Parts: sequence; structure tokens; C-alpha cells
Amino acid sequence: MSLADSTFADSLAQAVQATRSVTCVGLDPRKASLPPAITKDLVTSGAGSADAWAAAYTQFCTEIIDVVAGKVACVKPQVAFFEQLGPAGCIALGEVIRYARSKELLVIVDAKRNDIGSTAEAYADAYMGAASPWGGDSLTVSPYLGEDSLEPFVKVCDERNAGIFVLVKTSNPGGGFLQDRKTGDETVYQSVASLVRRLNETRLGKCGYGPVGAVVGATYPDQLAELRAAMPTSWILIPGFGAQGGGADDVKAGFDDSGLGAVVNNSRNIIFAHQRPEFKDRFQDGQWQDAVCAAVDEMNQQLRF
Ligand SMILES: O=c1ccn([C@@H]2O[C@H](COP(=O)(O)O)[C@@H](O)[C@H]2O)c(=O)[nH]1
Repeated sequence: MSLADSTFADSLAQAVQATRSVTCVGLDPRKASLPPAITKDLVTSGAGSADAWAAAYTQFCTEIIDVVAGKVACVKPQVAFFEQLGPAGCIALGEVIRYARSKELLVIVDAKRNDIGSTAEAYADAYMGAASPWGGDSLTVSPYLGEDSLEPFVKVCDERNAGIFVLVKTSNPGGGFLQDRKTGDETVYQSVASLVRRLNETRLGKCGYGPVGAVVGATYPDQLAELRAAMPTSWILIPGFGAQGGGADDVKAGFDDSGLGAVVNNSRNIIFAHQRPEFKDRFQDGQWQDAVCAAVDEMNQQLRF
């Protein structure tokens, strides 16, 4: 069945069940961390131009996709690293998104977009749905501009079987400055969670979840448990596992009794596994893909509760 035949929430449930994995592999290519096997070609061709780096990013990400396809439910390209290279990077981003989808991986585009409603419509069109060069299956969005700014994204979710993940409680240490602030009886993140719940609950798929999901950091396990209960029908994207300090115990509360309801992102500790001390000894420079494979297997194992 093609992914577009079912809702995003149902496709994600199917992908988690088929792969027996709640791991989301973050595609965050960084020049300084690419494996030497990839940058060597770049250096010997005398390049260093944005075009050459973009080609390296495409090669790196597509090789990762080859390793993880069938092992994980989804990937999350971080657009910042592609945008950093300018137009060539933006073309590479489109290639990576298309390649991941062709391998039946669901794509969460991490762009954290939003604006006033009429502009939000353009963002939704750009990042959600296969017709756009950057069209993924879902998009991270900011709630800062309020409900009317989220509505265009929800409309596109309905029209194209796409999904969104609204920033509710982010993984960074400074997120609480606004998110933990009280507005009347509740915090800002609790207000955003109520909005997510309301937008989502009339749109549930067969799996019991809807297209309007939430981002909640692994670095805040207590709030994750609270927010799981506050948004019982929303998929939760949990970043902050691995390099930011979150571990298996911290994300446990994100899941329902069937092991659904959340996917856990890990970018650096998977895609640059060749640099981790425990893998450095096991894998040679040219075996960076094997290190990625080992890191994914390890994370999948850790998250089989
Ligand atoms: O609250 C958030 C929202 C998004 N992110 C993004 O996830 C990855 C995390 O990368 P790691 O290497 O696994 O730390 C990255 O793309 C962030 O921009 C987040 O970390 N926290």
C-alpha cells in the first residue's frame, strides 16, 4: 500500500509495527563530522564549493537511508544543515527527502516553520505533500503565532494525509523561559498541549491517533509523562535522546500500552557513530555505514520496552 493511501498517523503506526522500531534517524549532516571516506573525494577533487558539499551531504544521507531502511519507521532531515549550503543544499535536501520516501521511510521535515495564516499556507505547501521539491510526510511547526497560524497546516494534513509536530516542550535547556511560564492556571506548554489536543481529536485515524502531533524533549521526562496524558491521541516526536543526554528510561512515558504514540529521534549519535569511542575501535574509517547500522540496532534494542 502506498503511504498516501492512509493517514499519516496510521502510516506511522504501520511503520512502527512493521519495523518494530520507534527510532527516528535524524539526518543532520555537518561538514566537520562527515566520515573521511566521503570528504576524501571532496578534497581530492579540489572542491570545497557549496556544490561539492551538497553532493557529499546527498551521498552521506542516501547511504544512511540505505542502511536504516527497513530498520526504522522514519527519518528527520534537519533543514538548517542543508540551508547552510545555500541553493545547492536546498536541492540536496529535496533529493534526500525523495530518496527516503522511495525507500518507504516516513519523512519528518524538521524546519520548525510558521507565520501568519496566509504565509503559513505557503510553508505548508512547500514542506507537506509529495508535489513540492521538499514535500515530506510531516513537518515540525512552531505554535508561537497561535491557532490561526496552525490551521493552514492542519488543512493540508487533511487534504494530503500529512502530519505536523507542534513544538510543545522542546529539549533545549532554555526552552522553559517561555514554555514553563504561567498563563493563569497553566503553563504555556500546557496551553499549547490543549490546543494540539483540540485540533487533533476530531481527526483520528484507525490507530486512534491523529495528524496533529507534538514535540516533547527526552530531556524533560516528567513533562513527557504529563504531556502523554494531556494529548492522548497525538503522536509525540521526542528529540534529545543520545547526544543531549536523554536515555531509554527518560522516553518510556511517551508510549502507550501497545508501544505506539511516540518516535524517538537520534541524530548525531547515529549518523556520526563512527566517531563514538565504543564504535571507533570496532569499525575502520571505511566502515562508517556499519557503525550507523550498529548504532541503530543498539537504539532499537534499548527502546523495545
Ligand atoms: O526540541 C527540539 C526540537 C528539535 N530538535 C532537533 O532534533 C535534532 C537532535 O539532534 P541530536 O544530534 O540527536 O541531538 C536536531 O536536528 C535538533 O534541531 C531538538 O534537538 N530539540
